[in-house]
Amino acid sequence: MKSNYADDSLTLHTDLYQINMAESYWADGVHNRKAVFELYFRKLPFGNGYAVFAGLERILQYLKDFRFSESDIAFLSEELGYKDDFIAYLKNLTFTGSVYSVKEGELVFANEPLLRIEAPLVEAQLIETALLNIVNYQTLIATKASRIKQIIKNEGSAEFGSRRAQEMDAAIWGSRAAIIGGFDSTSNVRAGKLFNIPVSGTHAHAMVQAYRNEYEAFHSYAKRHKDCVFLVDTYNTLKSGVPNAIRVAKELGDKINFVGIRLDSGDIAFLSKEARRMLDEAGFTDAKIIVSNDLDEYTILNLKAQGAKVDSWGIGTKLITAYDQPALGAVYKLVSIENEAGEMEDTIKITANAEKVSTPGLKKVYRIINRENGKAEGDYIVMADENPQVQERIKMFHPVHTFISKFVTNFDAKEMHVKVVSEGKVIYNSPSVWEMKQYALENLELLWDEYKRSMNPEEYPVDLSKKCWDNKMRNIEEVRNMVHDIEENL
Ligand SMILES: Nc1ncnc2c1ncn2[C@@H]1O[C@H](COP(=O)(O)OP(=O)(O)OP(=O)(O)O)[C@@H](O)[C@H]1O
Ligand SMILES: O=P(O)(O)OC[C@H]1O[C@H](OP(=O)(O)OP(=O)(O)O)[C@H](O)[C@@H]1O
Ligand SMILES: O=C(O)c1cccnc1
Repeated sequence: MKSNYADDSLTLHTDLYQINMAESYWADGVHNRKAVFELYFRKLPFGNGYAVFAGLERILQYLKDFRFSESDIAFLSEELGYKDDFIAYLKNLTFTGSVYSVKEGELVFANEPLLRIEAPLVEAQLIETALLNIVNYQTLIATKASRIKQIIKNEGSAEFGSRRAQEMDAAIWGSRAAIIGGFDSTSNVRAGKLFNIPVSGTHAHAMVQAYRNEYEAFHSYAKRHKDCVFLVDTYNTLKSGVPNAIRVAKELGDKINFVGIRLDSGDIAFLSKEARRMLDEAGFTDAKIIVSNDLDEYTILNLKAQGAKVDSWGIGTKLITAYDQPALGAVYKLVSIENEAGEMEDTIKITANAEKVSTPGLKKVYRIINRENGKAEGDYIVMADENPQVQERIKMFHPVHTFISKFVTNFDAKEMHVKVVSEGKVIYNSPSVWEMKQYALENLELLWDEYKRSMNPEEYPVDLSKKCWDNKMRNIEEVRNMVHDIEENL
């Protein structure tokens, strides 16, 4: 196989089976039937009570650029042997559908559509893999960041993960997702350049080792950098590192801004308390203590419980790799398809597990917000022609355990999706990443604390309207009858 094809498009960033299905649809002449797909996940990651949606901006760029480049076409034809007639069709294919999506920074939950794609079947099918790839990673990291930030609270937070990320794309899109999830800054300079997000950093042990003398290394750093954070644990934190940092800070006085010190090994609780005492005694009560070293939300919580004196946290590996749960598991399901007569018909995917049965039909999602206390009562999935806002009172019930129910009155129903692509044209301007972060923070205010705690949070309701639930049951019944008929004929 040749391997000198230009890497000049993302259109082949798909699974082979999507192209094979596309070929069958095209050969049978059903490729342009209208199809509706929904993208959603079935289980929240990390045992968290909510997720933070991220990935839309890259999806929009991908859809805008969606076409088979000359090298894509050459590869499909020369190496994979697709026939000329299908190849000729692919040459002119672009994305002409419409997309509805929640905004980046939106809080989202299991079993509700994050994106809805309304497009010719072939187009909606070909984009599945890329959309899932983007949303699954970015949403996972934004959620992990938000979860860690819930523990960090108002102390500083910096993303340090680039060296440990699963390759370069993950590093930069992960940095961006970390900011959306609530982090203050990233150490990745390219992410800063591409996404206009704050970059920050200290220095490494290598600098102290290179000078072979801690005092000289700190002094040298201070000569060229106004803001100084000295890494104090290369030799001996309390006997050498902290005293040398204090010495340089005293000597250079107003010539530098002595921001503080960083601890990167040893017993962080003990060392931070001792370092705090030493800095305070030397008069540097404003100097900050920054810590790093394989941190995650559990270690941070534990360090706080031990009374660690930390002002700012640098977090790499366990954030950028979503260490304790490396995949989100969002899926992309066909919910409605045009039939031969040109009418839309709902479709369903059945499994033995009730929670995994897809919900058919063109639907909308509303967040039901209690007007009295400003808190979210839950999310409410309705058929496209329903509008809960015109109802005085809605009954919200669990879609599987239907006896769990409540009536809600005096509410605002916020529609969760925005139309972002209209007949192939991107019509949505993404806000800045910083605005996405603010949006996520504001939305967290809508949630009761019970949904936000890191351990065993309450399950946030994601319910179906009666009409939506009835439609699902009707579809299940239809499939049952169909399977029964097939069995009878065997
Ligand atoms: N007081 C503490 N309580 C709980 N966990 C801590 C405490 N201090 C440090 N840790 C965490 O313990 C883990 C292991 O630290 P460890 O002692 O192996 O690192 P180290 O050997 O000091 O440093 P390194 O191996 O990076 O040079 C790290 O995740 C660190 O964040
Ligand atoms: O620990 P993380 O959360 O991944 O944060 C990033 C780590 O990267 C640097 O370490 P370095 O690459 O020098 O390795 P080491 O500290 O493990 O020796 C830094 O000192 C942090 O410890
Ligand atoms: O700036 C830092 O201190 C930093 C950056 C990346 C990884 N570890 C630390």
